[in-house]
Amino acid sequence: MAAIDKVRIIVVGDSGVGKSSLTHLICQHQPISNPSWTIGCSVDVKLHEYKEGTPYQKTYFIELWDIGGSHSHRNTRSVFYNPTHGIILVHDLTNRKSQQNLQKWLGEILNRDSGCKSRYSSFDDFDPEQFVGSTQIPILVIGTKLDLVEQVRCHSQQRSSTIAEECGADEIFLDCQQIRSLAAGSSSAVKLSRFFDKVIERRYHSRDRISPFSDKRRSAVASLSPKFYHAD
Ligand SMILES: Nc1nc2c(ncn2[C@@H]2O[C@H](COP(=O)(O)OP(=O)(O)OP(=O)(O)O)[C@@H](O)[C@H]2O)c(=O)[nH]1
Ligand SMILES: [Mg+2]
Repeated sequence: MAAIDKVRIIVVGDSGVGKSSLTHLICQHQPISNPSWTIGCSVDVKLHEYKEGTPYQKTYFIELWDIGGSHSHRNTRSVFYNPTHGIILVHDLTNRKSQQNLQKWLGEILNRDSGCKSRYSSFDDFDPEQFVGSTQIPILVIGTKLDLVEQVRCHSQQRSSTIAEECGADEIFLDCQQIRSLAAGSSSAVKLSRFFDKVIERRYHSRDRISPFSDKRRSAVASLSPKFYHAD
């Protein structure tokens, strides 16, 4: 049997926003009751049917790399960012700061191969459009804890600019504790599936396929941390 190709998607956002809950819901199709803090990174896998229902349909592995959001790990977690074929940015709808911080997360990923010595001393003036333009990595934004927020839709429509708009990314709002949040055929499930298709498309089918590194960067990182470097 032919080996199944895979893509690696990193799931990032502040500690406590619900990344592990979301990852579990996506991969295990059920809520997790008492997630513990993620130390380092946890990897979950799901099978995805690329372009399902078309002649191009093909099965791929989606690896979701759920990165612990604790501030104290910010200098070491860049080892998990290579390679990155897609990014899920997660924020908590009850915590506006967690949405603002997504900009810092993108900045951290962009600087993934410069380790703790960031090119930017602050990511406050970091431009998400610049990130998308320079990396071409597909992004999905997910707002969690919808069950705890009233009138979130009205609220979000009032915002003139969200990180999703700046990145040209789709956005999903959901309750990670409900299976029905990602029920087959729901708009959230369709957006998620479309995002996975886009990541696979960029990685395997596009003429300007994502090269997560230039060759120079690739060898630099490999020599820095061979233990953590995953070539694929
Ligand atoms: N009510 C509600 N609670 C949620 C939701 N998503 C996550 N939670 C809760 O939020 C808390 C933190 O969730 P986690 O999934 O552990 O958060 P995390 O982003 O993985 O946190 P770190 O591993 O520390 O980075 C847990 O108590 C979850 O049960 C949601 O959609 N609604
Ligand atoms: Mg976690």
